Amino acid sequence: MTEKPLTVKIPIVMTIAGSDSGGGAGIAADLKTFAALGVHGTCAITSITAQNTTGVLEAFDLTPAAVASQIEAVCADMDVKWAKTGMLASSEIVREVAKDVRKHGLSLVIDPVMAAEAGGDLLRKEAISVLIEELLPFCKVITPNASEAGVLAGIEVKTPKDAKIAARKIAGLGVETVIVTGGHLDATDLLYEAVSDTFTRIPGTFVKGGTHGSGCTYSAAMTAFLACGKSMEVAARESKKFVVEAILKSLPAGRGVNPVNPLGATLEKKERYLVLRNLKDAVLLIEESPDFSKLIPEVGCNIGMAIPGAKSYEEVAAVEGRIVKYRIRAVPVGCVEFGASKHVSSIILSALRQNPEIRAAINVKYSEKVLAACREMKLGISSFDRAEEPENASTMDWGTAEAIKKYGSVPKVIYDRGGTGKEPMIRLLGTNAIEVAKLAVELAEKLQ
Ligand SMILES: Nc1ncnc2c1ncn2[C@@H]1O[C@H](COP(=O)(O)OP(=O)(O)OP(=O)(O)O)[C@@H](O)[C@H]1O
Ligand SMILES: Cc1ncc(COP(=O)(O)O)c(N)n1
Repeated sequence: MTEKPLTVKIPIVMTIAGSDSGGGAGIAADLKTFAALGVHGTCAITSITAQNTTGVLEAFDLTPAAVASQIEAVCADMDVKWAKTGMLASSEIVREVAKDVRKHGLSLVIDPVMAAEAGGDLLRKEAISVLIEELLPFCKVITPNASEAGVLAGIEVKTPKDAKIAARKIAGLGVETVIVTGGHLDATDLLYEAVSDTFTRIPGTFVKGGTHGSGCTYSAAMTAFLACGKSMEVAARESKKFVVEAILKSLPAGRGVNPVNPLGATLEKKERYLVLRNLKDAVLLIEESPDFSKLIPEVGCNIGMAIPGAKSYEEVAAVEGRIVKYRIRAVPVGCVEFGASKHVSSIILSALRQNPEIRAAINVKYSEKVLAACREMKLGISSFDRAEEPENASTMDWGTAEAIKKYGSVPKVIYDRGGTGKEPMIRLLGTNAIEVAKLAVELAEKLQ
């Protein structure tokens, strides 16, 4: 019997929504979210909006036939099981989408987008009743925000208690699951499941960051998690977690409401991996050097590297327990890990604030001979004097900034001659750990 080759299937999902030329909401947010969550995203565009972070300037709706053609092209070829809707623009498009969803047997998440956060209608008023009558009964879950829930339920939604009443009313329109999102209430989402008549609070607190596209990102995440087989409650909890990270990772993009960044957390994980790999190779260079142990100070040595834009010591990796001298060799005590050294991370964070490209540092033994070797290698050198340190300052933070100020930019070498009970020290700085490790090994060889 011939064995079938093993293939890993990726869930295929679809967004039926508008395009936002500013790249923050609509299909841009949806496709980024799908990519971040490891599903294959396809799309059918309903309307092309001329939009930025300050609002919608114009919208050019596609014909229902153009929307239908996109859905047909994808579904005729690919096994799409879950889809979401965002901006549907007009009654005609709502009607067409309802027909296509039934034709292709799609399990549907509806984000009943009505207006842009920064201003601008995205669904004509007369289309609301068509949405309620013709599309709602065919969806698995709907994710209105407070004001959308209010419109659908015909009541004002200003409190979590109103959200409960609205959720039951919306379920009464023929929807199995209603999630009233709390971005404009108390940052807590309310999940209502009609079959069991149960409410589940998905708690949250307000975080700071851009929220343009948060509703699109949330409903796209729901679609992806459900397509991956998660239960409604797990999908709601995971989607909330995902959207909060996307808000926290948002970056300034325009003058209005900044867009969420659904790929921010994924990119940070990638950067963390690259830093650990670079640092591991750097430590290997040090371990393999026959001369490096001569540069290890009494307190031990450490080498660290930060992810781009690091702000805290948890974003800087270093060697757990430092690198020590054992007989004639340099030996790392533990593994490379984030948050392993407050000392070396203070140096790096202080340098990085002056020049974001400088992300690595190593501390080595001070001696006139080592300093002379640095001069011979024509490295830029600066220093600080511990006696001048202001009270309550963190030495490494202050000392590094002081040496940089004196030099006019970040030098390759920063030293201090120590103080009472404080060993003098030399630090080498650079763009990455391998670069500073190579510099340190070369310096050690020069001492021969
Ligand atoms: N500042 C915030 N802090 C924490 N969570 C938030 C914040 N803003 C929105 N959320 C979360 O984002 C998701 C989308 O909620 P929201 O109620 O803002 O939808 P929306 O109004 O449709 O979004 P949009 O801003 O795209 O119109 C929900 O999970 C909500 O709890
Ligand atoms: C094309 C499109 N779809 C959806 C939204 C809603 O997102 P937000 O309320 O965050 O502006 C939008 N602004 N544009």
